[in-house]
Amino acid sequence: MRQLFEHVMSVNTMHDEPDAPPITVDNKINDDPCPPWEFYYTNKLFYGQNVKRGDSAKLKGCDCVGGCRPDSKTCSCLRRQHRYLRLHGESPPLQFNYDQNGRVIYLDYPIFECNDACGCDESCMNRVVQRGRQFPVEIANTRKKGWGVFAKSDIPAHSFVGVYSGELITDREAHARAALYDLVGRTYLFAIEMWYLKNIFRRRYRERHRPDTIAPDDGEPQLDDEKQSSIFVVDAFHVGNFTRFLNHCCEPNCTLVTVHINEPHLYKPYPCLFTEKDVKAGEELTFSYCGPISEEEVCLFFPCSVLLS
Ligand SMILES: C[S@@+](CC[C@H](N)C(=O)[O-])C[C@H]1O[C@@H](n2cnc3c(N)ncnc32)[C@H](O)[C@@H]1O
Repeated sequence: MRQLFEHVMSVNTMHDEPDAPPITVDNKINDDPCPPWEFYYTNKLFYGQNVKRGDSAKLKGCDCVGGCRPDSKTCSCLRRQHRYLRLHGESPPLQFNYDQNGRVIYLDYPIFECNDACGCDESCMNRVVQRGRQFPVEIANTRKKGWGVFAKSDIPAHSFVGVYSGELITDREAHARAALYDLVGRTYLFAIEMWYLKNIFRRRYRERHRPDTIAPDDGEPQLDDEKQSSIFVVDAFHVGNFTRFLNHCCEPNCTLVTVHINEPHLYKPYPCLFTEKDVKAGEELTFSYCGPISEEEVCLFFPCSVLLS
């Protein structure tokens, strides 16, 4: 059963990450051979009821040849990424949100990768998530938190770990499902928070009220105005991958970053897990279910300090 589970994980992802190292399963706690087989294993986002894929004709790409360069004067993907990095409040240099080794530069800013509409090839430095997982991980049972995910090799800080895949559902649907999951005592629901979109709405508001003073938007992916307030949630209960087993910690070693690739609709990025710090082989991979927690705050989610390990 365990080997079958490992095999299914590998077969269901072999097209989108052919070079990914295998994911293993281990259980030193009890006799269960593998986690409950209650979900379809995939790295993709499945669109739920009332959630439509964005219009692919609106996908904007660059005209670069070969790989995009951070010193390019013409790469439109570089300019788009830079627009969002400027929200940082400082003046970051013109750059992608990845360095030459494929590590994220700003973990708290969205990533706009090159996509299917771009002229650049697969070697482009701005294609990291779409190349797939590079580090081996293990799904293992823990004494007090159910199943969890452990690094099988050292993983450098700011590295891509995996896509938080699942069903993309509406906020309303998520509320209905949350009530059911509370009964089971386990939840795999995560709201995609995109604070940076608020700036776009603020600008649109100003455009409407002072149209002469604002420069026209140069090729920004479009949002439907009536959908401005909708929030999407990823539910990994029935559909997902190994990332659904990452447990919560208020001093986590991973964090979620929104990554825009082939979906032109700004509200539907891939939530992706990246390491926040260097991780040693054998360490449990965790992230904060409630976002960053300051030192003065107390984690209300789980008493992590008591329940760790
Ligand atoms: C996204 S799942 C994580 C995988 C889960 N452990 C499993 O076995 O499927 C979230 C659930 O894991 C458990 N969990 C996650 N972090 C925990 C923690 N720090 N302490 C106790 N339980 C935790 C809770 O039951 C929570 O609803």
